[in-house]
Amino acid sequence: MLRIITQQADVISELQRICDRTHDEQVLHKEATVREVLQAVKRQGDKAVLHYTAEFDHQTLQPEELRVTGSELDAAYQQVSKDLLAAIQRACRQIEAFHRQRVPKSWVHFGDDEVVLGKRYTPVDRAGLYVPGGRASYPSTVLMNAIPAKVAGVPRIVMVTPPGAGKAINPAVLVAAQEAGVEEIYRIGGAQAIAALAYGTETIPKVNVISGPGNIYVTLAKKLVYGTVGIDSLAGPSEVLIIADETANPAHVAADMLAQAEHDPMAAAILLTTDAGLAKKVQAAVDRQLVDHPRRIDTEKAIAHYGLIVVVESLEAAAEFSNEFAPEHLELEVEDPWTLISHIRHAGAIFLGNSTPEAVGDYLAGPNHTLPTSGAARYASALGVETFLKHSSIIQYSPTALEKVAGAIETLAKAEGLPSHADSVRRRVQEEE
Ligand SMILES: NC(=O)C1=CN([C@@H]2O[C@H](COP(=O)(O)OP(=O)(O)OC[C@H]3O[C@@H](n4cnc5c(N)ncnc54)[C@H](O)[C@@H]3O)[C@@H](O)[C@H]2O)C=CC1
Ligand SMILES: N[C@@H](Cc1c[nH]c[nH+]1)C(=O)O
Ligand SMILES: [Zn+2]
Repeated sequence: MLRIITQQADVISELQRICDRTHDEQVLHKEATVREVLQAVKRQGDKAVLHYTAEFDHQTLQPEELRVTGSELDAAYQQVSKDLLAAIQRACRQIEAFHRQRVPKSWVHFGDDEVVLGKRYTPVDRAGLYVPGGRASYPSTVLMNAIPAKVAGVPRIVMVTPPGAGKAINPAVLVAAQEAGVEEIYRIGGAQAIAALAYGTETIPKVNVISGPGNIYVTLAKKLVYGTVGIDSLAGPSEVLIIADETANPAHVAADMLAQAEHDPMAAAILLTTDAGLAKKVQAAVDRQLVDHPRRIDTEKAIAHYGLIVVVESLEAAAEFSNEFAPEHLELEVEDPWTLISHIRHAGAIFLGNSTPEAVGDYLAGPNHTLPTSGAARYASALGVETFLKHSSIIQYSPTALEKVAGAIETLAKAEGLPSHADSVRRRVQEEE
């Protein structure tokens, strides 16, 4: 049963325990497995990828089966309904429209002082998109990853996703990929897929950036390969924190908590409310809604371990607790969410008001659903076009401009004990004289 706590002294330690669930001692043995997988794929390439796919995904593949073929891609369109295709296309349009806004632009400033400064944005050469597929299938995540990479202008985009029963990939995932313009797809998942993208194998190309959410194995693997490649953020397992007052509907709040818990036994769902009556009603509604839940066992596990209701003294206190937790998703189910938002400092995505369930953002509002979890929202943000871009600084000095700063540079270089730095400037200034 979903726990309710009212003792304010316990709140911080409980929130911390849930927030730290992906880096506590229980996760250490998973990290050992992930390290082993990364090392094996680095050394043995495809052979290790196939070995772990058999072990963890229970699918025996030949190397030539790793890549999804053109005929499978074509056939996928025959296997999805018209309604599903239309929904994918609608989501595609809305996500693309959102991500095309405020794409960082290169700029150059020609100063009156004969100094030119600027920033030049360029995409990475190759991006690797991870689309989860263990407990659920995620066509929406295909769009959330592929569209920003396309908008950024990445020339080669590679997608990986775990094989399902009979080695098949959900046709909706394959259709979503094609609608977003991605056709190089490999049927691998978990830490072995992240390793293949980070180090490259005989079949799978090494990429520069890996994006996309995943379970604890995927997230630990992304953390460990960071540096060899870039990553978007540590995105998973999922979480929601809801701040609600007496105007919230208990059945809606309960449904939103379960909508997050059903992703993973390690997902987190937290309610902070000023209304003790609402707390009790939400607790009962969660129980009721779990009765016929098709994913009951895993969802119950998440609720039992990482579900929590806290009765708080004020909405401001709730906002402070939320800032401590830095949730991936924050729902403000209160009468005046625009006042409350001014107290919020850390959250991956914020959903305002009682008619904005998180599912709107999961599928098609436009903003990205790949978001930082486990406190990473304190320093990281949603996946975006920027994930696939980097910028080079642009600097040009005229001889006159260089002369004006030569003395200061020489002084700084001497202070750092780096004479060649000083010399490289002095020679130019002297040559000009
Ligand atoms: N933060 C975010 O933006 C989002 C997060 N998510 C999260 O993505 C995750 C998806 O998880 P899954 O459905 O599990 O799919 P997944 O694709 O992330 O993980 C499945 C893979 O895990 C590996 N695996 C499973 N058991 C293993 C074991 N015992 N040892 C080693 N490897 C093992 C397998 O290779 C399998 O391919 C959920 O945690 C969900 O909450 C989903 C969407 C967005
Ligand atoms: N709620 C997921 C995204 C999602 C995809 N499909 C359904 N939900 C997250 O953590 O962002
Ligand atoms: Zn979701």
